[in-house]
Amino acid sequence: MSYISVEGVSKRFGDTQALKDVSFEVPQGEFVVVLGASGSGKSTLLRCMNGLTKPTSGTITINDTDITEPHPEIAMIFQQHNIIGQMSAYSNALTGTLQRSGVLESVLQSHDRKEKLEALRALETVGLLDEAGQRANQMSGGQQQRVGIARALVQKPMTLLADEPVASLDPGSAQKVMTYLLRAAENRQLTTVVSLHQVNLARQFGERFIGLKHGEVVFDGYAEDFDLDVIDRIYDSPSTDGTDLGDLISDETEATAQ
Ligand SMILES: Nc1ncnc2c1ncn2[C@@H]1O[C@H](COP(=O)(O)OP(=O)(O)OP(=O)(O)O)[C@@H](O)[C@H]1O
Repeated sequence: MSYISVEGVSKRFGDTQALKDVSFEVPQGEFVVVLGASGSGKSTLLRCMNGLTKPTSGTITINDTDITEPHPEIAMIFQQHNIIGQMSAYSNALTGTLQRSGVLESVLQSHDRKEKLEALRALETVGLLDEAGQRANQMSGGQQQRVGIARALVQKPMTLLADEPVASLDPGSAQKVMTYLLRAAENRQLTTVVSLHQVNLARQFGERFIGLKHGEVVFDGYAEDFDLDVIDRIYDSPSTDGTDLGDLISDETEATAQ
């Protein structure tokens, strides 16, 4: 059985059909990029996979568990990294234990040695060991997102979901964050689903691609089939979603020049 199984998932918000009969399976350890224009349903899909949003119909199973609420073995990285600016990178990373050891212990900061080492190891994975003591609000956006990744790793998840983790970063920082994210996923053999709207980053870092358009899967395949026709299929409605294919390709040129 596949590690992640999404079966016939639909989600309606009032009159808006955010997801339409979405089905796919992900084997353990795969790094999947969900790609789509703004409003195509990426966030809704990831939130359903994390148990934050309940599908209108369909089921999601991760490692044989039906996902109906947030689960400690599934870590989520958000576009807005939601880290605490007044706290150090290290303290922020340690709050990842909250998912496993409970709110009280995390607030009282009564972390054991193992958890502290885990937080340092996670910061090392994202290249921030030297900045462990630095206050988060003194770090760049990219560094803060890497702290967010470290916090997710401290949760010791089996599955990592990242919802547009680099959407608010400049191309150089985005590349760096994606590099660390991929490295973390590979080192820890995490099954990872990342949503992105940047084609260049998807092509550079993705192993498998799921293209969403108006809530429907319009492509599911691997790098060898992820060509310009597919990109056009995913993004061919610039008038409705405001995304222009030309912009996407120029993004790519800009980012590759970094
Ligand atoms: N809580 C909500 N209430 C009402 N409509 C929603 C809600 N969440 C999402 N939607 C709608 O569902 C559709 C899909 O939204 P979603 O945020 O999943 O897309 P997205 O691909 O992640 O877009 P973006 O990249 O802009 O975040 C959109 O039309 C959006 O307006």
